[in-house]
Amino acid sequence: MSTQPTLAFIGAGNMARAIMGGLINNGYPAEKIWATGTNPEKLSDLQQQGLNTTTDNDAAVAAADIVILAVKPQMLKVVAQDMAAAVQKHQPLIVSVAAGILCNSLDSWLGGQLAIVRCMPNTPALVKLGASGLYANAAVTEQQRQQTSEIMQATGIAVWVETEAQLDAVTAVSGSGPAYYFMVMEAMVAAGEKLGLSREVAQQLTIQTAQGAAEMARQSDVGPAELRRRVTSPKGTTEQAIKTFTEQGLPEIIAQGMQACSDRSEALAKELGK
Ligand SMILES: NC(=O)C1=CN([C@@H]2O[C@H](COP(=O)(O)OP(=O)(O)OC[C@H]3O[C@@H](n4cnc5c(N)ncnc54)[C@H](O)[C@@H]3O)[C@@H](O)[C@H]2O)C=CC1
Ligand SMILES: O=C(O)[C@@H]1CCC=N1
Repeated sequence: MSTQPTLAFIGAGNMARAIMGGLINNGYPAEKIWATGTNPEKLSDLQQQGLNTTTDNDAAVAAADIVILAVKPQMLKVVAQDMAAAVQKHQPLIVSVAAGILCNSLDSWLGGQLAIVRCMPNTPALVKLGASGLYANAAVTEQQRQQTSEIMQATGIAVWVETEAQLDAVTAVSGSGPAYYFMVMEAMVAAGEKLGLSREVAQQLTIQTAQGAAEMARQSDVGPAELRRRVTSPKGTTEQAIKTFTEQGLPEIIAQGMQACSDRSEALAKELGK
């Protein structure tokens, strides 16, 4: 990374910890990271790793070039309004990972006229396999875009979207996406057990198969549909599984789930954005 700005994570929960862990694993200096929370005991492991920790969000804002808002969307208004004076004084770049909450709402809660990037990351950031969608408001400079890209790319891939509404779709694909794959894994392990394997063996095989399929899809010059075809021998075993999945409407079920996810992202903005 060309420059290493000081980062302040407001809220050190699951998502912030995945990003911080990914950054640290990638060599980001721990002393350039601040993490805040309401309970000092829950921050002690981070402090032991050399990060700066505090329960005072304003103190973290004062130290930071980039403030990453990582509290629940339902908490964001109160947390933002509480730190507005410190943000206006120090003018850091604001990066929000909160689902749904629009730049305009956040800007007004934080006192206005701020450079804000909305980021929709995902938890595989922890193992450098994260996928983040990014959207910048008009006040964000080219240099700030570059800085944000570099930070999120240290945890995986990062892509910019052109409209804020597209972040609802990013949430449906990659933000929430790990949960879909975990659910498929859960179901495969359970079905493997039912078919006579031990839980341990079913889990080992399921996880390795998920990783193998993902890695093949990544390295291949053909798409997932062709890769699937190559596993599916005519009159063979896979064909029967695929036929059953198709007859039972698996593609439609996935599309419906993702539509519901995107709708919820849009609804959060209306519910919590005022
Ligand atoms: N978990 C995920 O996979 C993803 C989460 N997100 C977004 O990340 C944000 C955080 O989600 P999670 O990490 O899952 O939630 P979480 O509940 O694990 O983390 C939120 C943290 O904020 C802390 N907090 C609450 N009030 C605070 C305050 N006043 N000052 C400082 N910290 C405070 C809580 O103690 C908690 O540790 C949400 O807005 C969510 O939409 C985005 C993408 C993926
Ligand atoms: O479930 C949620 O609301 C968050 C946002 C994307 C993934 N987790």
